[in-house]
Amino acid sequence: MKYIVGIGGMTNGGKTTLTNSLLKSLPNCCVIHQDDFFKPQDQIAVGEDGFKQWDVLESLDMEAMLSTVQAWMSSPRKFARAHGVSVQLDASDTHILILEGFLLYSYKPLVDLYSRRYFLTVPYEECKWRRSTRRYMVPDPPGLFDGHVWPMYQKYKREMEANGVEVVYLDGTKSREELFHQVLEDIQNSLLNRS
Ligand SMILES: Nc1ncnc2c1ncn2[C@@H]1O[C@H](COP(=O)(O)OP(=O)(O)O)[C@@H](O)[C@H]1O
Ligand SMILES: O=C(O)c1ccc[n+]([C@@H]2O[C@H](COP(=O)([O-])O)[C@@H](O)[C@H]2O)c1
Ligand SMILES: [Mg+2]
Repeated sequence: MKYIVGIGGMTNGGKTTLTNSLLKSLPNCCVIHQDDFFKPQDQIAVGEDGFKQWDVLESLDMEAMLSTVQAWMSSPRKFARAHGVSVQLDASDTHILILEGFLLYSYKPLVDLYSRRYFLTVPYEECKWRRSTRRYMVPDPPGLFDGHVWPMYQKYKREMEANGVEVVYLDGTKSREELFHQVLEDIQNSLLNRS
């Protein structure tokens, strides 16, 4: 069985942290990070607001991300081997792929491929604070969070909801351990119901 999990939601919601914990505990589990598909800086548009528009879908090479997902779908075993993931040979033959990123559910060709879509959120103040402590490859210029990051987050979330995309919301203010156990248990139950 092939099972694709989305760990999506807002920037600094805790997606990468949760994904790294899940990877260690799920068998035959590969990961694709959306952040790896940002286009080069010189291809990022500058908005009327003067900010480089990093937080829009067009800043990501989603076609390349989709191709990577398709490579996993056509042969999870080969994909795992190529990415250094050890494959267990058991009767159930379950293969799991985690997609992790902040705009997972806004790209039409991907949206129906998920078996389960999680969406991490934290309140505005917490998100802004966590973001201020982060250092990205391209550092945030002053005012980026309120001028670009937060409004784009709200816009894409509104669109996702208007399109009726079903997600499981996760409270990112819970402890790392609680989130990990909640999601691990939920995935395991969902896998049992399918087998
Ligand atoms: N459950 C949590 N509670 C408190 N802080 C967290 C939690 N999960 C992650 N963090 C912290 O929040 C920041 C963003 O986490 P990260 O996993 O990189 O988020 P994302 O990938 O969603 O941007 C990091 O400093 C991380 O240590
Ligand atoms: O990774 C990069 O090259 C990069 C360059 C510029 C900006 N980012 C930021 O990365 C954010 C998404 O990653 P994350 O882990 O915060 O969800 C997004 O809000 C972007 O503003 C990321
Ligand atoms: Mg991250």
